[in-house]
Order: sequence, then C-alpha cells, then structure tokens
Amino acid sequence: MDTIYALASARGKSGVAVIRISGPQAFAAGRAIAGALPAPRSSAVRHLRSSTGEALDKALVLTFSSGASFTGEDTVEFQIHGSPAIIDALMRVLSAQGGLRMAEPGEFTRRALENGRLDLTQVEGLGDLIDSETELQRRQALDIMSGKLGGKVDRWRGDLIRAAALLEAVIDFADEEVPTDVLPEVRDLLAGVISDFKVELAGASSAERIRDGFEVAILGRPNVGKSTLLNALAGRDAAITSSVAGTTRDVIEVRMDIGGLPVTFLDTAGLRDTEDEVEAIGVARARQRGEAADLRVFLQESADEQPEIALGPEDLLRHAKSDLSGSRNGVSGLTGDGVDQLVAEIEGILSTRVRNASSLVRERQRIALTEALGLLESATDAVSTGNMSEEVVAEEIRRAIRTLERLVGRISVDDVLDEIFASFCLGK
Ligand SMILES: Nc1nc2c(c(=O)[nH]1)N(C=O)[C@@H](CNc1ccc(C(=O)N[C@@H](CCC(=O)O)C(=O)O)cc1)CN2
Ligand SMILES: Nc1nc2c(ncn2[C@@H]2O[C@H](COP(=O)(O)OP(=O)(O)OP(=O)(O)O)[C@@H](O)[C@H]2O)c(=O)[nH]1
Ligand SMILES: [Mg+2]
Repeated sequence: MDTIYALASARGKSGVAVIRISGPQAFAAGRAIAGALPAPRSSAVRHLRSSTGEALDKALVLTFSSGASFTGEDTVEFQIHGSPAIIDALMRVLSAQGGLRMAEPGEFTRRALENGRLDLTQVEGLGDLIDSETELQRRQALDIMSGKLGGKVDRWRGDLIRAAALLEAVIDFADEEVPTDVLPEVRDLLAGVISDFKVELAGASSAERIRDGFEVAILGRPNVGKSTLLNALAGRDAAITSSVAGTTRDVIEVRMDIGGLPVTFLDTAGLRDTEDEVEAIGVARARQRGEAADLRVFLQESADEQPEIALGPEDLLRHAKSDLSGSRNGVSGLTGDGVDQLVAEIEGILSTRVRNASSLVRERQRIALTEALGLLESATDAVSTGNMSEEVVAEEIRRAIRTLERLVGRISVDDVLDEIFASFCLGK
C-alpha cells in the first residue's frame, strides 16, 4: 500500500495550512521531517526540516495510529503556517521521500471506505458536507455522513436476511415436518421493510432538492423590471438593466441562500414576439428555463395582463414597479418595496416542499430502493397467494438484499466509486 500525502486545506495564503500523510510509511516520513513524533492523538510543536537540515517552519505535528484515524491507516499531520512558500517547500521535501506519493482527489476518503471506517453512503455524505453551502444542506449531509442512511440500510438488511433464512429453513426441511408456519413472520418482516421504503421514497425528491437546490425564474414582458428585481435580490449588479426593452438576452443566474435552502434565481429575457434574431433566441430560452424552473415569479405590467407563460398554482404574480403604481400586490426592484415579502413567500413555498425530506439524497440511492421495493412487493404477492415456491421467493429477497448491499458499498461497486470520487477535492 502506497503512503500518500496532500494539502488538506485550501490553496493560497491562510493562517494555518494542514498537510496530511497516510499509509504504512507515514510515521517514518514524519520522523524524517519533524524528529520525534508525539504519541498518537496528541500534538507537539516541532521544527520541520529538509533532508539537509534546513528549517522549513515551526509547526504543530499530530499523529494517529491505524486503529484510530480517519483513513484507518497511520497518519501524520503537519499544521503549518499557511504560506504558499512553506506549503511548496514541505510538499517538495515529501515528494523526495522514498515510498511517498501525492494523493489523488478523494483518496484519503477512499481508504477510509476500503478500511471499513465509512460506508458508501457516508462517503457520499462527506462529499456533500464539503460541498454544502446552506444550513439545510449542511444538516442533511452531516446526518448522512454520520450514518443515518447506512444505519437504516443495515436494519432493513437484517430483517430481510431473517425473512430469507426462514424461507430457506422450510426448503431445507422440506421432507420433514416443519412444525411452525414461518409465513406470517416472513410477511410481517417484508411489510415492515416495504412500509419504510415507501416513506423513504416519498421523501426522496425533497431530499434531492435540498442537495441540488431550487430554481426560481423571474419572467415578464420586456422592461417590467426583472433584472432590477434580480439585482435587488442579489444585493449587487448581477444583470444589466436599462430603459431599452429587450436588454436581457442570456439567462442570468444568481445563487442565494433562502432560509437555509439553496435557490438559484434566473433573470430572463422579456417575453414578446420579436424580429430581432438574437432577442428571439433569448425569449425562447426564457420560456424553456421558465417552464423547467421549480417556481416562477411573473412581473405584470398591469393588473389585467394575461401572463404569456403557463403559471402553476403556487407561482407568484406581482405588479411591477409598485413605486409608480402604488399597487399593494406589487414589487419594486428600484425602491426595494415588496422585495422582503416576496422572499418570505418564496421561502414559505419552498420550505413546505422539503418538509418530508428523507435520507435518500441522491438519484443512485433512490433507484436502488425503488428496485429493492419492486422485488419485495413481488415476494410479498407470492407469499400471500402461495403461487410461487419458497425457493423463488427467497431468491427475490436475496436480490433485494444485494441491492441494499450495493447501496452501502458492502459488495463491489467499482462503477459507482469512480463517479463518486470524481467530484472530491484533492486532500480529502
Ligand atoms: N486536523 C484534522 N481535523 C479534521 C480531520 C482530520 O483528518 N484532521 N477530519 C478528517 O476528515 C475531520 C474529522 N474526522 C475524523 C474522523 C474519524 C477519525 C478517527 O480517528 N476515527 C477512528 C476513531 C474514532 C474514535 O476515536 O471515536 C475510527 O473511525 O476508527 C478522526 C477524524 C474533520 N477535522
Ligand atoms: N420606477 C421603477 N422603475 C423601474 C423598476 N424596475 C425597473 N425599473 C426601470 O425600468 C427599466 C427596465 O428595467 P429592467 O430591470 O432592465 O427591466 P427588464 O424587465 O429586465 O427588461 P428586459 O431585460 O428588457 O426584459 C429601467 O430603466 C429600470 O430602471 C421599478 O421597480 N420602479
Ligand atoms: Mg432584463
């Protein structure tokens, strides 16, 4: 097993930077640079030196032994002054050490997975935790990283293993008298797991929305003040505004945190028929992105205007430029009138949509549970109608168990690993 190292903190200047070394040679490499190492899980101040004895930095050194470390391997950390020059110098010294190489993105976490420290869902949770930008994303990712989904999967797996074993006992003792009827217990076990799966699946799209965020499109005729409203929401000049109708062409995206939810606002081209070729492309994009968005805010020029895009029941209609019209159901990006109420209403609508969020935060997880549910429903049918042999039913349950094992990475999942680790940072 190679010993790997990487900068674990962000590149650039910082108060303190962390360089981690993990693997069988970690302690030897640490000693070569820092001298005597502190006991595992304690720290010591040391002068770090190159092989020629030149001082690199005065740093904090930490060690973890393989029994109790993040990766499950011997680990040494240097917490150094966060200067790019020190980082470069230390990385050079490490690369010159025999048997060490730079880690690939996500490789520390991959080792934690291989050493059974984390299951696959926890790895996904950790990736999401590092990517989290809002409070709800942080909480959701921390739950998953702490084993919320993995723990449930283990319990379901246990119940299904028992159900399959009960059926297999019937098969094995087919020519003897099997005194008790196992079918009621099998049915109960399946029903319990099926009902849990349904709750999880019902809350999957909400959980996925917390992870991926919502899109809210601002739509309306040209010149009604869409871009001005976007800028008011963003608190900066994200989009060009002007008194010329047809100013915005491309969709302008601004990412925001609304009550802990990640929301991307879309400013769009004003909707109208136009001879201008470029503007027409913009209008087509506005319609397409507007229809695909999770929620639409339609700015009306006048109260009797019919929106030229289909609005859903929760979509928001607002009179534009309320500072001029004095409308009560209005908004003004220019004066800020009605903007806070609009944001509050959007927050209310979107937070109801995530209220039933479950632990299935990724499509991969939802697909696995859907597949397992199908198998268990067909097994339940067979048990109830009795028109299938115990062997076949047990095999269906075993297939559902294997699907759960893929979900947590208990059986080989090389195909999903590359995809999951592709989005990890270097040093994680
Ligand atoms: N300096 C530093 N801070 C850090 C990390 C790190 O690697 N270094 N982490 C890295 O991501 C996170 C902490 N994660 C960790 C996760 C598990 C173990 C660990 O030693 N686990 C053992 C023992 C558990 C125990 O003692 O309770 C294990 O799982 O067997 C350590 C750190 C965040 N902060
Ligand atoms: N009085 C007033 N003027 C506004 C308001 N919002 C925008 N305007 C003005 O109206 C003009 C058009 O504003 P924009 O925000 O560019 O309008 P738009 O809807 O993005 O226009 P297009 O991109 O062309 O579709 C600019 O001169 C703005 O200063 C408002 O709430 N009140
Ligand atoms: Mg505009």
